[in-house]
Amino acid sequence: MNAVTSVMEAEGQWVPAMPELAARARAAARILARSSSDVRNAALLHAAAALRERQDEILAANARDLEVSTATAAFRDRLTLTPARVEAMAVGLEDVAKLPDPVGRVLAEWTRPNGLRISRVATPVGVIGMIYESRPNVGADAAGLCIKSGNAVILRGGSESLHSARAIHRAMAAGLRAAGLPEEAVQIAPDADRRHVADMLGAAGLIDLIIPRGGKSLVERVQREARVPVLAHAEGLCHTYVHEAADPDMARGLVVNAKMRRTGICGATETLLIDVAVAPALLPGIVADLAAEGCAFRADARARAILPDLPPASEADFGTEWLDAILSIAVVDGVDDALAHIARFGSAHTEAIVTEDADIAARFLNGTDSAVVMWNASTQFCDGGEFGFGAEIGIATGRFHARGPVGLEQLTTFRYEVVGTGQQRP
Ligand SMILES: NC(=O)C1=CN([C@@H]2O[C@H](COP(=O)(O)OP(=O)(O)OC[C@H]3O[C@@H](n4cnc5c(N)ncnc54)[C@H](OP(=O)(O)O)[C@@H]3O)[C@@H](O)[C@H]2O)C=CC1
Ligand SMILES: N[C@@H](CCC(=O)OP(=O)(O)O)C(=O)O
Repeated sequence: MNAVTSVMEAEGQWVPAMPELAARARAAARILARSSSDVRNAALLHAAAALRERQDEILAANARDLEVSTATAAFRDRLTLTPARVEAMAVGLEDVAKLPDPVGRVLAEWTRPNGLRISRVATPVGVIGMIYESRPNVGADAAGLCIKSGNAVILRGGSESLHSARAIHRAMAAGLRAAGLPEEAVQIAPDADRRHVADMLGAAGLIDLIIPRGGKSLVERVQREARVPVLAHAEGLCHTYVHEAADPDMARGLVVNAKMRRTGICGATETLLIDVAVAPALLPGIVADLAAEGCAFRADARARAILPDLPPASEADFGTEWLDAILSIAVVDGVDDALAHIARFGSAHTEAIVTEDADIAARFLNGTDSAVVMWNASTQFCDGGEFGFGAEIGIATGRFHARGPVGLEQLTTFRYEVVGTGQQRP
């Protein structure tokens, strides 16, 4: 048990075990799945109001987390809540409420020669187990998306955000209650003990889908232990490739934005690939712009031949997700070389090409096996909100059943509805 594990007991609250918690979530999920769109939207609007009403409580809880947090400045930034960030969470819930109901959508329908009418209809997944980092707003976003899509959710945020996560959870539960829905539809792991992660991974039959959102250690454990289907949201080792036919000004602007807009998010570019034909002309300007914003570099030999002051990159650097103001740089021999580098070092998250050549762009888009590929756009656009999803659970980096930003539609599965007129199979 770590220092925060016993907080809930210390606060005099009973700590249910994960199987019991999941069983309650399952019962709540059944009610949620049958509830109307209006009722689920009402829960979101009530939860938004509760977040605003409880702003002081949430900020005080966050201050407790920050008091004991020993993490880096970037980590603390993600952990920190402000009045503006609480307001953004509330607005996020209201935005999700405005979106069309993903449940009950007819995804396809057809009639068989024997007259059977078959339709594929979107349904909630059931109970979702969400393991995420110490970024408290993720709890509100994930809970909001799950409520709207008719799913119950068990939240397990990072240990350093425990108090914040609980305060946000209380607001979400208040929203559900006010709408007449069971508050057990949104649950939170009882404490920060990692045994609850193990319990969630083994909860076959109780939890329908695990969404791990985090780094290598989490993903490795999930891959080892999960007995429940997984929708992995793993690291983002994203690349921006400047092709020889890139517009120079666009390339400069995009690389700086892709690296520096927010260095700590998974959609930030970690490696710049630049064509040998334009590197001597473009690299000095790009590096100067980035350095002016405080970026450091790890460059391969060919980049250092152009800019000898750049620190050398090791092989391991190209496999490192910096999540910081550091950029790896490699000079490449055209699009196929860039694709080979990405295939070797990438994490199947997001890659971008900057070029005015449509054929090369098509070759890059088709040749990259990542969840999101972009042409003349910043990798920082890999985000549910930016995709028009209202909010996001995160960026799915696996192959099934969703890839890229995960919003409402990706939180549904489907069933087939078959309507006959008494047909019997011969
Ligand atoms: N694809 C996406 O949507 C996103 C990906 N990320 C990625 O996440 C990483 C950064 O996040 P970071 O804060 O480091 O997240 P971590 O991976 O350290 O933590 C995320 C969650 O996983 C838990 N966890 C981590 N390791 C284990 C383990 N071995 N067993 C059980 N639980 C574990 C943490 O709990 P505890 O607090 O106990 O450590 C926390 O709840 C980056 O790689 C980033 O790209 C981040 C956001 C979105
Ligand atoms: N997709 C989101 C960020 C996702 C992400 O990486 O989150 P985090 O690592 O918690 O900052 C965005 O673009 O703002």
